[in-house]
Amino acid sequence: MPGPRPVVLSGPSGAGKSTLMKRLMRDHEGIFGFSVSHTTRNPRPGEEDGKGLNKLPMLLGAILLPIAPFSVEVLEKPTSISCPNESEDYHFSTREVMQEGIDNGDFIENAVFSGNMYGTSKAAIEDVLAMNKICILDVDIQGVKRIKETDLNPIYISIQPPSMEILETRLRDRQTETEESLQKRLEAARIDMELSNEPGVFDAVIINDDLERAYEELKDMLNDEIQKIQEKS
Ligand SMILES: Nc1ncnc2c1ncn2[C@@H]1O[C@H](COP(=O)(O)OP(=O)(O)OP(=O)(O)O)[C@@H](O)[C@H]1O
Repeated sequence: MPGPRPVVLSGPSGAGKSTLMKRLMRDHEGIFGFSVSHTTRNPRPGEEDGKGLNKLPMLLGAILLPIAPFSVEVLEKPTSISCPNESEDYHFSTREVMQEGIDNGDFIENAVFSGNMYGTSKAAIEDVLAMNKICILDVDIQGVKRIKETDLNPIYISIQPPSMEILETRLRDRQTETEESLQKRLEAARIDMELSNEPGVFDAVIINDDLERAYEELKDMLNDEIQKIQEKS
């Protein structure tokens, strides 16, 4: 696959993925990109098909469900990869076309949200790589497994909280959750933490205890790819 290797960032909701990604993007302008998601929802006024590359990821966090089988109705859109904010532009598609792509295995993940389908296609990721940018994929553990079936060859990094107690405190302090969604996230986190420790799943498991140290570890993991891009441009 041409272009820089993508980076998979996984880990429980509240582990600090968005915080670390935002810093990475701030410190390395033009190096990282996000793929444009597909959706079957209608474009809003001013939205254009296929735009939205390289925006910051949204803060809402990963999908709640630890397992995201195809066409499951989720409470949030799959943020996985891009979903920068509500004004994000998408690849607008019809149900038929999107379903065909899903059936063909062209999507690394998809979900139904408020009756509309959302998904991330392999092609959208390849578009980012073709621009000589590192595509960041923020996916749950099921997304990791799906990506392993592709030839995307990313660097797999798991961001983990120091403990369940600290995770709960951070999620509460973030003030983005209802009690119900918080409990769902904690339940999903327990499963994620267990699966992430399976040998061979991740190239690195970074414990986000001290933010500075976690950020340095993350940068070290990505240094080679970052340098390759800087040399080319
Ligand atoms: N090392 C850290 N020490 C203390 N607080 C932190 C640390 N890292 C992140 N936080 C805080 O924890 C909260 C959760 O972090 P963040 O939103 O980045 O998690 P996330 O993994 O992106 O979650 P989600 O998957 O739900 O988007 C935020 O309020 C953030 O400011």
